[in-house]
Amino acid sequence: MKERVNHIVNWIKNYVEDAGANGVIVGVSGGIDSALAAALMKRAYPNNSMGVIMPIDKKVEDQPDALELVKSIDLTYYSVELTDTFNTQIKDIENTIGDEWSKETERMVRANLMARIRMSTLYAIAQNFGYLVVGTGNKAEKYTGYFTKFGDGASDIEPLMNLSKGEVYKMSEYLGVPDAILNKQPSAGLWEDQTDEGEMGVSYAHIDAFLRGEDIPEDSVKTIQDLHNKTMHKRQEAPGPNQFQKDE
Ligand SMILES: Nc1ncnc2c1ncn2[C@@H]1O[C@H](COP(=O)(O)OP(=O)(O)OC[C@H]2O[C@@H]([n+]3cccc(C(=O)O)c3)[C@H](O)[C@@H]2O)[C@@H](O)[C@H]1O
Ligand SMILES: Nc1ncnc2c1ncn2[C@@H]1O[C@H](COP(=O)(O)OP(=O)(O)OP(=O)(O)O)[C@@H](O)[C@H]1O
Ligand SMILES: [Mg+2]
Repeated sequence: MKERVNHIVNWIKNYVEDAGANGVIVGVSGGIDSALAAALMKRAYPNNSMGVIMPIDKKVEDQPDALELVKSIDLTYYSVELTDTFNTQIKDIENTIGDEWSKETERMVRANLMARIRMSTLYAIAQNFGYLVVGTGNKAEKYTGYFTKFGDGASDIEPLMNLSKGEVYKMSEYLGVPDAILNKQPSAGLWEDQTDEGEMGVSYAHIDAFLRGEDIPEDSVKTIQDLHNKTMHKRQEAPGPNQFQKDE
């Protein structure tokens, strides 16, 4: 495990140095992915790494796991409560759309806006310090497209991209991430009672096994492949028409 940790830590150091950046920053939610990203960043940049806790619809004190994490690894952090920002923006949008505001898509529209407001906040703070934004996507999330395009999916570097969810847990445990974080269900926290596995309709254990090439039940294979195919656009650059050729 020590070597695997060093591999990622050294990669972060080399990349950030080559980019000419001053350090690294991450959004800290109190979940396992950002906990691991933060712990690795802290090892790479003990004095030039930073966490940002960005509650929406709650207060910073209501994110005890995020606070415990930054304190446990002695990570410099800011808290930015984005509830007012979010409420203002969603109200402006709703008022603009008026009667055509769709109740059907409302929950997902709100969820994705939360992720994108956090992203733009993180980029603003990052630029102030000359830091790069660290994404927290793991291999299972990447494959299934379980992230908001240009929200939590937007980043400068993705140190966890080749780790399965199981590996994220093992490495987090090795690095001493607090038990409260190790023991809770993964959740995007975008609405009440949301869990990753509940929403995706498949377990991380099955996604990890599938990505290792192991046999898993047929219905899980189908769910994973459907999620992957539906989200292909999130893993590609936005397409456009070819350069116009007069002879064509
Ligand atoms: N074929 C295509 N080619 C190009 N673009 C395409 C497209 N189909 C949709 N799109 C665009 O993509 C948009 C849909 O993608 P997106 O905006 O990402 O939204 P969507 O995939 O609908 O929702 C995001 C999912 O990620 C989950 N999530 C979000 C944030 C954090 C976490 C977490 O684990 O913490 C999880 C969230 O719960 C939800 O299930 C469409 O509105 C459209 O703009
Ligand atoms: N309240 C928040 N404050 C700061 N960053 C957040 C907040 N909510 C989400 N994020 C950012 O969005 C990322 C994506 O969330 P996601 O739920 O996939 O990861 P996680 O919460 O770290 O781990 P998991 O939920 O799987 O245990 C987080 O890792 C974090 O960087
Ligand atoms: Mg989470």
